[in-house]
Amino acid sequence: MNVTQKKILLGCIADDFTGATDLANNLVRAGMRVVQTIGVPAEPLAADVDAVVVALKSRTIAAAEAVSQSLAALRWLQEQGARQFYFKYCSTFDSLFSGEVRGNIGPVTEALMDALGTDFTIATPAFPDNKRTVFKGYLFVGDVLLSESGMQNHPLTPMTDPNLVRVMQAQCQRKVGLIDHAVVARGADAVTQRIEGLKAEGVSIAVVDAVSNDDLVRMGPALAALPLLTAGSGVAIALPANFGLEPSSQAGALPPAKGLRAIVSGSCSLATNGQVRHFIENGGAAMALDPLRIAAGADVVGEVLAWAGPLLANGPVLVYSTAQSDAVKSVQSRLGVEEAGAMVERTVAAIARGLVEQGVRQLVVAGGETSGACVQALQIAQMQIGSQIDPGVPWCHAHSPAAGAEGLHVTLKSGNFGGEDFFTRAFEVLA
Ligand SMILES: Nc1ncnc2c1ncn2[C@@H]1O[C@H](COP(=O)(O)OP(=O)(O)O)[C@@H](O)[C@H]1O
Ligand SMILES: O=C(O)[C@@H](O)C(=O)COP(=O)(O)O
Repeated sequence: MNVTQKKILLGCIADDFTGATDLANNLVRAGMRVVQTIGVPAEPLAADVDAVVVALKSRTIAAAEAVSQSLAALRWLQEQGARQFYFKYCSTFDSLFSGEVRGNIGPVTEALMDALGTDFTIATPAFPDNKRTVFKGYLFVGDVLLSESGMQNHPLTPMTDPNLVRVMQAQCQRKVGLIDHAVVARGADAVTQRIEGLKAEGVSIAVVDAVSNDDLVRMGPALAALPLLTAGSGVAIALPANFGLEPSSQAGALPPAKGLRAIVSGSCSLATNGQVRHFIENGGAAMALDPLRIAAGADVVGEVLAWAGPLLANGPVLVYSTAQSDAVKSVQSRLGVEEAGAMVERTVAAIARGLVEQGVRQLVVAGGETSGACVQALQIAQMQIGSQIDPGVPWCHAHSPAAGAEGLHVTLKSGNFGGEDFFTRAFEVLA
């Protein structure tokens, strides 16, 4: 049989699963038909789409492994005919960084540059819709610097330096520079000229300022010629236009939602703490997980599923390990940072799977690493992107052996994203 290979325009590699849906969401809203795969697919692409986002869980693994997974994703995307590539990382530039550990954003960027034979790329996590802005190379979250935003207390990737040129340079062999706001404000030609100037100075990677969507759209045409872009999801709003595509309301239709509803949360961000509090204060059924009991060998998964079973018919239940930073630090000092993280992720993922086996078909997962663990436990291979709940967070539809033939609706909420009432409003958006 002569099967015509479908070619994609944009090939994306995301370093975590919430980040992948965030990027897919922005591309869909800007007019691309997008599919998100979980890991690198074994087969060629079957769907006729404009972009594929390959979701990896590579943000906090060893750099050499993150590079190897990212290169495998690149090769697969090249085989699908992608004309341009996009490495998506967090809008808060999350990277493991301490002592010998240099963080994965730099090594992955440089490995992708080598593989693509390109001598220049950008780095900008700016995502103004979610109040992440970059000015003079400094990353702001809302009104404060990254290092004062709560991210300095992240359980796995504490971010204590808001200067992205410095953070990126510490992770890279190549020289890192800046395209500052004064240049971006003058438009795409000025950005292109500045890129040439930086190249002449031996700079290969430039952090780019952006404080508004207008900045991102303005710089868009200057990015068309770069084989590789590295960014948060914000830059994506300007890319479909480079391929002649316009925003469309077609993208985003999912099958009708049915079945029971649940929320699992392993994120310890300020935003998620607020969302958990709001859900409980408004009478939601919620159960907290105690990491020390899990470590002591208690059957926490069994207890939670027994508790949730009779409640699910009355509305969404919430299961959370979400805790304030002092509680997280105390657990980490007893169990170790990575060990505590991995153990809690495994437990939340087993609970998510158990809930789906109990009939949950609308599942909210809060936390990037947590989402990775849940999606893997549910053996989800691919996700279809639907409508947006809050900036950066769409509903998706996916197939999982645990959900039977009809599949399930799932949303992967980045720890930092979403309004206070996210856990209730998410289900209203789907209704
Ligand atoms: N109570 C807790 N104590 C220690 N670690 C925790 C606790 N709750 C969650 N974690 C771990 O913290 C990490 C949170 O990361 P993640 O899921 O990516 O959330 P976010 O999206 O907020 O970054 C995960 O590894 C999770 O297992
Ligand atoms: O860019 C972002 O902020 C998100 O898309 C993202 O990557 C989220 O990561 P987590 O905060 O770990 O969920």
